[in-house]
Amino acid sequence: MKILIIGLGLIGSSLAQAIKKGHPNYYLIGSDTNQASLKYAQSSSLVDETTTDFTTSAPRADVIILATPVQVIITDLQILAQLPLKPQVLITDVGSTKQQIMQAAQAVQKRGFTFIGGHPMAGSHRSGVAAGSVQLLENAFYFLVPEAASSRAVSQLKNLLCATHNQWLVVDSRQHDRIVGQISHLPHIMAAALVNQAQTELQDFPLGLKIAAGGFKSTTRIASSDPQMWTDILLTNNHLLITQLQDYIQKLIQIKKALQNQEPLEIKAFFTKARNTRQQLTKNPNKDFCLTLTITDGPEAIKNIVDILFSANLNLINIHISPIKQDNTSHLQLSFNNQTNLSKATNLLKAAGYQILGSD
Ligand SMILES: NC(=O)C1=CN([C@@H]2O[C@H](COP(=O)(O)OP(=O)(O)OC[C@H]3O[C@@H](n4cnc5c(N)ncnc54)[C@H](O)[C@@H]3O)[C@@H](O)[C@H]2O)C=CC1
Ligand SMILES: O=C(O)C(=O)Cc1ccc(O)cc1
Repeated sequence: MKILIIGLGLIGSSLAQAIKKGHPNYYLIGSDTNQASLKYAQSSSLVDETTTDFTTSAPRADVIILATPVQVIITDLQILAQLPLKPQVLITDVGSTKQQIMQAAQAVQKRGFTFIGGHPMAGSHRSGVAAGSVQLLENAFYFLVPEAASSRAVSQLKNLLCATHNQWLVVDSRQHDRIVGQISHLPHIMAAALVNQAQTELQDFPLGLKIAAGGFKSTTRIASSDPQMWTDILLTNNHLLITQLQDYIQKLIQIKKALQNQEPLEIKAFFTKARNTRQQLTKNPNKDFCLTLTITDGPEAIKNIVDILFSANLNLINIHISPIKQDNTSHLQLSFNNQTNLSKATNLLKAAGYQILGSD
């Protein structure tokens, strides 16, 4: 089986690793315009072959995965529609918006080729081939927009990515764009707006944003995302986003009025409603189960913890280290896939003398 991945960045290289893990014998071809990324992919054995021109490799592929920025995916679908592809080829993508991509996919569908829209709800603010990992996509929700594709083709795609243990969500393209507009695209706009506004507001103060505590940093982490990628995403989901942005602005106006009128009940209700909703999010059985502990920086800080978990056969599904503080300590967040593993890990780490700050 030959798999062509166009775009070997964060998501493309993560998919390459997941496919290799689930199907070590599949032959992977990586296509990218960035020579350095191709060199990295080949030397790290992420793929078996690289090319800067996918048009020569696409006719040999059984599966084609489009993992470039959204506008490039749209253009490449037009190009693929002109190529002599295998009749049974399965084409899919990972773009963050789906309506315009499904529209562009009609060109390949008209030629009789199968296209399934895809979107892993996992990733990060980082970009590029070196940032990818198989863990990035593990246990994530993964949208599928099959439209005209057969259930056999859908099963083929799920099997291809079996090593990710994704939770598949089949939706139509409008549903998809409305959901991710609200929970992914709007937050990226808000994070960038907050950073820009804070930077202007505090520009007369030398330390400025550097003083910010965890709240500002975690709220704005995604403001470090790639600007070109997010320009493509916003422009291909503009209609739904404008409505969601207007609703959000209304919420801001509401809290501004409550401040102007000095209405403590209104302000408290605003925060209480949000807290209740936010707390439900971590109680979701599909979410990971996290604990946070304090570590003291040192070459063995992480290794000691991983050794404890390894000896109890406890599988970590995510790990996050906060920046090291002046006292040489930092917070480490560990995620597990169920409550039992979380409880076992909490007890083991407590017994080993670690200070557990919280677990949920
Ligand atoms: N970053 C994230 O967390 C997520 C991103 N996505 C979507 O996945 C897609 C890829 O995003 P990332 O991997 O994060 O971006 P990335 O910037 O890490 O990778 C994109 C890759 O595409 C290559 N590329 C750009 N133009 C090209 C062209 N014309 N031909 C061939 N290669 C080209 C770049 O050199 C780069 O290697 C985007 O459509 C994005 O919306 C989906 C889920 C999560
Ligand atoms: O870094 C994060 O938290 C993200 O939100 C990553 C992300 C970026 C784009 C997507 O389409 C899906 C997920």
